[in-house]
Amino acid sequence: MPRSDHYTGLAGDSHGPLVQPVQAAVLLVNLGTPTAPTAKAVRPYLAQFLGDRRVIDYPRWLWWLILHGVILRVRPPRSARAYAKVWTSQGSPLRFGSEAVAEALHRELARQRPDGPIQVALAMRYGEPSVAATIARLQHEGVRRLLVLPLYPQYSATSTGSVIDAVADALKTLRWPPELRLVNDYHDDPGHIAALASSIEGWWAINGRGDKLLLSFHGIPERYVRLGDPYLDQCQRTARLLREHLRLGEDELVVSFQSRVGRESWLHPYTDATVRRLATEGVQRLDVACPGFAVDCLETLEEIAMQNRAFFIAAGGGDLRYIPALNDSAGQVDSLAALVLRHTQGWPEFAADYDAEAAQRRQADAHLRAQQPRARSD
Ligand SMILES: C=CC1=C(C)c2cc3[nH]c(cc4nc(cc5[nH]c(cc1n2)c(C)c5CCC(=O)O)C(CCC(=O)O)=C4C)c(C)c3C=C
Ligand SMILES: [Fe+2]
Ligand SMILES: [Fe+2]
Repeated sequence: MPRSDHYTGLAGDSHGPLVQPVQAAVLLVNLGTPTAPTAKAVRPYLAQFLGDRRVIDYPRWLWWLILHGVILRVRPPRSARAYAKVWTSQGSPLRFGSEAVAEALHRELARQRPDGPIQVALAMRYGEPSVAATIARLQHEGVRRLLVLPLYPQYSATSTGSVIDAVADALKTLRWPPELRLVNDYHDDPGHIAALASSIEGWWAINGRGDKLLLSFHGIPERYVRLGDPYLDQCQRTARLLREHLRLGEDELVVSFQSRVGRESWLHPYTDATVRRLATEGVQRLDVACPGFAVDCLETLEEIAMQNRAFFIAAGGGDLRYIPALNDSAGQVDSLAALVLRHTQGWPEFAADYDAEAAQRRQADAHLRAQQPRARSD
């Protein structure tokens, strides 16, 4: 019997609102994506993204001038053309891919916890649905315990750190914020590594194995790592654990960093230079996976599977084959569900009991009050 049935006796009780069990929710947060593959839709998305101090930390006035004077004039049409290449009838892959993960995770959690349901919500750091609006909705629905799970396996101040900012800003507006827990990263989570390994092995079982496996992670400026961002260490650790799981030799797996923006030096080696180098070194079939991306998006489907594939072939390589992200695969959903259950320990099964007691007390008090003559009216 679902927990909520314990409380139906209070429905319509004139002494107070329907008392429901304390609700727990998981808030998945991904980066966000434009609403359409047009310059007009890409511009506000990029303005919010590149205006985030966590992403670009230049002095504000100087950066504002460059961003609004140059970048938001030049980049949106270029970005929109790239988005148009991966746009589908369901919209942006990042968006529908993230929604599919949220729905599958919800089903899995309901299956594993029929007695203490954990809601699942999805928000985007940039664009819609925003973190603030989603937290406000959960609050309205009675959620009192919130686990924030950014869909970034590796922590970076530019990605996860920025999600934490958005959550903190949203909680500031609430008089009574929910109890909060937060997953900083899951780059070495055994379930996650196993899911990545079996996804790559499954792909090889169907398509055969290439000459080399390249793991391409999103880059960040090197300066951020010098300032203490743990991102590089976490990418390298994910790569090492995955290599061990796949039983590959050190020379069979290469790590690189993609999606550089601007003139600063970003993490090396760059993915585009790496695929060209591998082609000139005689690699014929190059397999590429992007373990830093929970779901496929512009950066995997266009930058890797189209752009870098063309670079590789032009430099003399045979074929570059992109191995899809985990998306809503069983491996992804099972490992995220395990992560959620680990991070919500103590939630929410006792919560329902505590609330039942409170409800009974309130009902008893109401009976007492009803039996006593009214001393004064207020
Ligand atoms: C300019 C600085 C950028 C930093 C730092 C950065 C870090 C970073 N990004 C991701 C994940 C994604 N980025 C995506 C797109 C994207 N990234 C940047 C810039 C920085 N990212 C831009 C300008 C864009 C937009 C596209 C473009 O104009 O080229 C995406 C895909 C979004 C989509 O809609 O599909 C993801 C995902 C991480 C994980 C990260 C730090 C580790
Ligand atoms: Fe990015
Ligand atoms: Fe890119």
